[in-house]
Amino acid sequence: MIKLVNLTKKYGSKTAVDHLDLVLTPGAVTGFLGPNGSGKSTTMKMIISLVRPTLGEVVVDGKAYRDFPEPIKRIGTLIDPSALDKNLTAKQHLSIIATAANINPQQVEEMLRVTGLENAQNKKVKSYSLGMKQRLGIATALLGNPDTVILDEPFNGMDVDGIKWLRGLFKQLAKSGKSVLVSSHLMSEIQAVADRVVIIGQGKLLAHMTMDELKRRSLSSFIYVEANNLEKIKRVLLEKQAIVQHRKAGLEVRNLDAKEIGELALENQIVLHELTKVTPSLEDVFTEITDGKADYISKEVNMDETLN
Ligand SMILES: Nc1ncnc2c1ncn2[C@@H]1O[C@H](COP(=O)(O)OP(=O)(O)OP(=O)(O)O)[C@@H](O)[C@H]1O
Repeated sequence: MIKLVNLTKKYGSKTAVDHLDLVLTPGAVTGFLGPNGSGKSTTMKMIISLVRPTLGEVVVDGKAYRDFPEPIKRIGTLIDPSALDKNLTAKQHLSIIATAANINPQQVEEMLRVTGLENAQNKKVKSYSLGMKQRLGIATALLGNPDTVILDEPFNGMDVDGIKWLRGLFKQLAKSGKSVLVSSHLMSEIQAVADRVVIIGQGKLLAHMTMDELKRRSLSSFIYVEANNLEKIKRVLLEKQAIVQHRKAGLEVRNLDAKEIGELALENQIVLHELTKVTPSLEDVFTEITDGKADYISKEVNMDETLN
């Protein structure tokens, strides 16, 4: 089990990770989200002892990652595919690591097969596209059959086929009981693959819950109601402490569920024309949670001013 306890990293006066407490869930894909510069990579690097915490610790099955004789059998990581040795082939790269960590050479063949690199295994990494480097990084992460897999932006550079393959792979890894922590800026990919989400902002934990919980708690979810007498249903709903706003030809209702609204309509002889549960996208919820918690905020460009 991986436990982050009061994990903190300061670079000079900048606090990159701020008193983070977190336990990674086995058997689940956890999406790791946060605006640019919010501390995701630093957190991942601290988990595998690449960066030393200023305060706090990461406990891996009772000890620190660096204290395991063959740590890649505990945690497999893909942090920076550009760090791969460019003059080695994929096969050489994996074989060196397998020998050092006492891993059966057959596992090298298996990882080349699983990641679709069989045909490119004897080509040097310098001839690889970003997607192929990502595949090799993933092969390296999985080589020691670790219980935990940590991947920083694995979808970067992946083509449609690669993205589909990754989704299936993550689900399969979680099904086999592993903890999978995946950071990505592609909300749609995290939405498609994650069971849980951790959101950080300015190094602080903002949310850690299942995708369903996250959507349920979101202010962006509501029930959309249209009725034959909108003013009457509005009055009835407000009496029951609902939060009601006009939207298009109907009402956005929060604080009551669809069943309660349906029953209230019936009791008050109101005919409902529409009763729809509107659930937000992960992007909506992310924006809601991280609002004001980003270091770098894009501004709209005024093209007239830019051109003059
Ligand atoms: N080696 C370093 N020296 C100084 N500051 C650093 C260093 N590494 C990271 N930082 C700073 O720490 C903060 C967190 O950076 P980090 O890369 O962990 O964020 P991130 O969430 O992974 O960002 P992104 O989504 O843009 O990849 C940033 O302000 C970054 O500039």
